[in-house]
Parts: sequence; structure tokens; C-alpha cells
Amino acid sequence: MQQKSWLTTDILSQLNANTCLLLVRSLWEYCPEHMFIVRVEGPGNFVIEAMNSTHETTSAETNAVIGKRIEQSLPAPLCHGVLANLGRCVESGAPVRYEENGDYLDRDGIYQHIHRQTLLVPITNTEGTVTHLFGISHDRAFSREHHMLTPGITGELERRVCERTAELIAANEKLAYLATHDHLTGTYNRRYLMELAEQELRRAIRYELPLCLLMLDIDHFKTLNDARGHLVGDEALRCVARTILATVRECDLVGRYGGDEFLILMPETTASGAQELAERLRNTLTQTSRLTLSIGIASRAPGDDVVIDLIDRADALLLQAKRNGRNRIECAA
Ligand SMILES: Nc1nc2c(ncn2[C@@H]2O[C@H](COP(=O)(O)OP(=O)(O)OP(=O)(O)O)[C@@H](O)[C@H]2O)c(=O)[nH]1
Repeated sequence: MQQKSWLTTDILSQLNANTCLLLVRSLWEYCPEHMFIVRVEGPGNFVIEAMNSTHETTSAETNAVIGKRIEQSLPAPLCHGVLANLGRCVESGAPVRYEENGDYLDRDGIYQHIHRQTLLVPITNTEGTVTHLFGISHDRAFSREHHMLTPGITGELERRVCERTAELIAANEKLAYLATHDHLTGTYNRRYLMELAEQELRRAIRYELPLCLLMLDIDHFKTLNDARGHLVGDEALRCVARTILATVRECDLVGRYGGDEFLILMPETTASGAQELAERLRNTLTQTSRLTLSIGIASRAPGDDVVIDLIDRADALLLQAKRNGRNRIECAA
């Protein structure tokens, strides 16, 4: 039995072919509703053959789905219902109306709400087989920017915002750490140490407090590096850093000044206190490793305006310690 074509009405049959074509084209281009034609390839197997562009879908977006199976072009939560309705339309050979109303996560991980009504019309060939389905959808509530969120969705969104915020805070903390610390030893890097040291010096000047600066250098470090390799050299640097950090007070500032040189800034500490710490440091290191240190100690003097004044004096004393045989501490009288 020849089936009735649902796209043919009495009015249309009175129009000539050209007018029909013009009518279809105008509808396809200017109608604000979504229109699509799906090819029926077998039971449950539908391929999008054509789709119009509307104010909400660009031609690039519509072109991207043409030739794709329904499962490839629709969000998974909506797909099951749509496939069932397409199948129903093919089986019955009659128009089918259905409604989609739900939320789904888009490719950017953003919740979208969809509420649309669709009319499906079967298109048959001369043998009466449904070869295509024509669909027209009306969006009842679909906005990328504004939609009422159900409490469940709000909760999920809040959870995601909290998760992202926590990730950002962690990433920021990591960045701040990397910007202020030496990657190898975990002590402050030179730039940050200088910044903190200038603050300490200003405080010491303002309140007339003692302040000492220790500069230390590993003895014959180049020989160790050359003989045993850079990885062993790196471990030696870490070992010295660990020993310093375990020996100093919490308010002391420790940083890697460069190569195998470290600085320790000791607020509210006199030269004798600094010497005590330097001795302890040297002793601990000789007990736990084969490394020895040469140390120069400078204490704040009247006229010291910037930290480099102290660094210069500690550096000169460190050089003196090297010249005097290494593994020793030099401190200005
Ligand atoms: N493994 C390692 N070596 C480094 C690093 N930075 C600098 N160095 C090496 O540290 C060595 C510095 O040696 P110096 O302090 O100049 O000389 P030294 O052998 O310690 O001699 P003295 O200080 O006079 O006792 C050089 O061989 C540098 O290549 C680093 O991050 N890792």
C-alpha cells in the first residue's frame, strides 16, 4: 500500500515545483526554529543529513554535525530519548511530537538547560519506506547565559567553583614558592632573600638592634663536583641547606646566594651569638658529612645603609677564611 506523504498537502499540491522549492528554501533559511533532516540507515541508526542555521546556531556549528550520527552530535543525556522518538516515527510512519527537558554538561564543562518541543515528520520513498525524517524544534527555554538552575545543579556548580578555586589557590601558592625559593635547596632565592634582608636591616636601624650576616661557602666544592659528578654536588648543596635550616632560629633568614654560597641573616643577634651558631653549624656538618665550610661573619655597623654593605664585609671575611686554610670562621673584631 502506498503511504501518504506527510509533506504533501492539498495546498502544496496546487503549487508548481518552482514555487514549492522557493517555499521550502525560504522556510529553511528564515524560519527561526531549528529544522533538520535525518537519514534513516536502519533500526536505531540515524544520520543528520541537513540542518538549518538559526540565531542560536552558526552555520559552522551546523556544518560540523552534518554527516554525523545522532549519538555523535547530541549530548548523551538527551540522546536516548531522541533516538527512541526517531524510531517511533519510523515504525509508525506518522508524525511524532516529543519534548526534551533537562540539563547537560557541554564540552566546556558548563551546565546547559534545554527545553524544546519537536515535531518529526516521516518522508517516504515511492515504495512507502521511510527513508528520512524531517524535524522542526521549538526552543521553549534555551539560553547559554540565563537559565534557572535547579537546586541540584546549583550545588554541583558550587562544588565545581570551590574545586577550581582550591586548584587556583594551590597553583598560586606553588608559583609564589617557585618565585621566592631556590629549586635545589628549598632555601630562599637570592632576589627574595635580598628583599627580606633589606626589610630586616631597616628594622634594625630604626630600633637600633643588632643584626648579623653570615656568608658561607663549601670548601673545595669544585673538586667534589669534578671528581664525583654534579648530582653528588647537588646532594652536597642540599645537605648543607638541610643542616643550616635545622640549626638556625625560625626568625633567621636563609638563602642561596649563588653556586655553593649561602647567606644567613640573623636579626637581633650579636657577633658572638652569630659565631656560636657558625661553630655549631660547622661541627654538625663535619659530624654528618665530609663537607667543611668557610664562614665570614659581618655585624651591622653605623653607616650600613643597605644589605650589600654587610654582604661586602662578610664576603671579604669569607675570603680571609679561605686564605687562612678553610674550614674556619672569620669575624670582624
Ligand atoms: N652540583 C652543583 N654545582 C654547582 C652548582 N652551582 C655552582 N656549582 C659549582 O660550584 C663550584 C664552585 O666552586 P668554588 O666555590 O668557586 O670553588 P671551590 O672548589 O668550592 O673552592 P673553594 O671555595 O676555594 O674552597 C663550581 O664548580 C660550580 O660549577 C649547582 O647548583 N650544583
